[in-house]
Amino acid sequence: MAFFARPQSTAVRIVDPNSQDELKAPKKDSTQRKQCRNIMIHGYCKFQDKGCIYSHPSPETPSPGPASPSPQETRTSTITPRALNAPVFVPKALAAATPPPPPPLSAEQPLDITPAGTSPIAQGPPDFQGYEGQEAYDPYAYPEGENGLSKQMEELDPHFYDDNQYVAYSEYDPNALDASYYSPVPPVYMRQPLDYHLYTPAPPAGFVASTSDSHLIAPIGSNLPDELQGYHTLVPLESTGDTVERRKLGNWYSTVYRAIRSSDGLPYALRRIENYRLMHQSAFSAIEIWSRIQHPNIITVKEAFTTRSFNDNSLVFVHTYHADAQTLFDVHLKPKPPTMQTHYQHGRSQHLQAHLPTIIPERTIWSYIVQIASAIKKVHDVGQAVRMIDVTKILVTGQNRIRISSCGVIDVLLHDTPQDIGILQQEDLTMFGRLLFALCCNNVTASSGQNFQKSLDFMGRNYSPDIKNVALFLISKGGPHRSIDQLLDLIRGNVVVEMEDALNATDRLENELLSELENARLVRLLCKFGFINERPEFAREPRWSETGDRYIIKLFRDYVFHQVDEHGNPVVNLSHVLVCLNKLDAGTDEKVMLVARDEQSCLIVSYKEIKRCIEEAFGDLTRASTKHRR
Ligand SMILES: Nc1ncnc2c1ncn2[C@@H]1O[C@H](COP(=O)(O)OP(=O)(O)OP(=O)(O)O)[C@@H](O)[C@H]1O
Repeated sequence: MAFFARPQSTAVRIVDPNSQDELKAPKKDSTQRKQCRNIMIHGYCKFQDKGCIYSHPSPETPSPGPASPSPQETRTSTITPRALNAPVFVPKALAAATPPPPPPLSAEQPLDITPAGTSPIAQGPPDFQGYEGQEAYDPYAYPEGENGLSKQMEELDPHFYDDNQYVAYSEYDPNALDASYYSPVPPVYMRQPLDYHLYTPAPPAGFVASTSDSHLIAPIGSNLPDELQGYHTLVPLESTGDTVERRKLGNWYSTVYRAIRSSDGLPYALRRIENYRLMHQSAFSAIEIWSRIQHPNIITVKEAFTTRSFNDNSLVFVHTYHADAQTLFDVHLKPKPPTMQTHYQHGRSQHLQAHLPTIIPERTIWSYIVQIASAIKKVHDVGQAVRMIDVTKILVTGQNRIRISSCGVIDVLLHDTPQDIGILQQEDLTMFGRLLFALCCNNVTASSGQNFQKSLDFMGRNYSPDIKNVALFLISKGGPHRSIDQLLDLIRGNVVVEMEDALNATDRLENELLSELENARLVRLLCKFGFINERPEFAREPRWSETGDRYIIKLFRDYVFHQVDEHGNPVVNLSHVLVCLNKLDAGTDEKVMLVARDEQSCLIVSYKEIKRCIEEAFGDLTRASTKHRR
């Protein structure tokens, strides 16, 4: 009980009953006179003719039963075993269909019931008169009734479990809740507990990146079409307007929008090429090839179409949307606005502080090289060329995760001027080299004539010779040996490092996910507690909450959440909660002592037993929640 201490514990007599004279006294001389407790509890004693030394009334003599316990019994244990034997809740309509209570606990898993402070673990078995000769106590071994149901079950007030009582509680309407959680087939649900896959919808066939920023608000007056070939809710992903300086893609202006596809409700990136008249439908053949190229460093091409919805002849390319993506230019090269610095040294003064460009760490550069090389390899292997390797067309979609965007666009735009694919692939490598210069030197024109030597010096000072060699290899004049495979040979040591890092990252993410799975389990358990504990419709019915399984669950809830320290202050200890809930979820054999709120009694039960109680009580509720549908 590391987390539990009652402030004024005088009311609780935590003593070994063996040491209590008044408890022992009757044992010495009254065993023959005392009524056998099995009679009081179960109505009969199966050891009556097998040596039980207590008195057994003749069949005509009515048993006093548990309703009139002696004052002494009330003090030491208000939770009588019979009270614990109260049946699990079974709604009337289900009573006939519900299987009888579960089989008795095995002898190794007894449910201990002990007066407060007399843990059998610490002090050996309690000395309860009337229990001698009895087998391991079994709280679920009800005397059988005529229909195979327990006698207590037959005694239940039929109105208490009236079917109609559920109608008023619309918040428990199973139709309004997650169907996977509230399976309409209770027996299956009972035997097959919740699986995580029920909660995580399968990803769509073609991977679509995060939809987390689904709250984009379309700018008012953007004058965009409401609907466009099955896409709606267009939002520009870049600044638009007359004052914005625009760059051309080839000879055309382009704008990227985020839009929702009506058929699947997912966001996509739409690149619109303005004022482009498509001459031949065959230009779209490249899109078919590109849509089959799936690679982690290439933004997938979905489709392309022409439209007049923008009041011009526009060509639109649809790509996978990556939330919060930024171009390499925006991340590394774009001059940052100066920030206001405050100096207090000579009075209070303020001045602007320019942001100096930061040098990209060598490890990041290598990661970029390996990722881009891998993408190029994929494209070249299928006989295509990327044709656009540029700091403004490579997106950073995660930590150091880059993807080449705009694939297929140039193929369509320049469809009428066919070029040798070998030359185009060589150009890919040259563009890759220029990109490397730009990233290392923080300058998009770093590889151009007048900057070239300065850039080489800069790279020599700030990076290892290997990076410089790779950059020089890429921008060198093409020859028969200059290919993506040769580049990969050149950088294979870094490819291995990149792969190790990627695997480590995967392991880390998996670990993170595992802890999220733990959280999911705990949330599910907490929800079950919420469903079971203190249900308002049973507020005036003590049998629901004050006896049997629900009572154990309620006391366990107190044990987990409502403990107080020695000063009576609430103990808010998340670790304790997590430890308890995890043990409960695992259903361990470890036992806990649950103390009644009046502190007059306690129960010692295993987590396994508590878990079973919760599952059964929750199962009763789920069965009850679906009975009107059947
Ligand atoms: N597939 C995509 N998913 C998410 N955002 C994207 C996607 N493609 C482009 N974007 C975003 O759209 C914006 C505009 O893209 P674009 O390729 O036009 O870059 P840019 O920097 O404007 O280049 P340019 O000036 O040459 O047009 C960028 O901020 C980019 O992050």
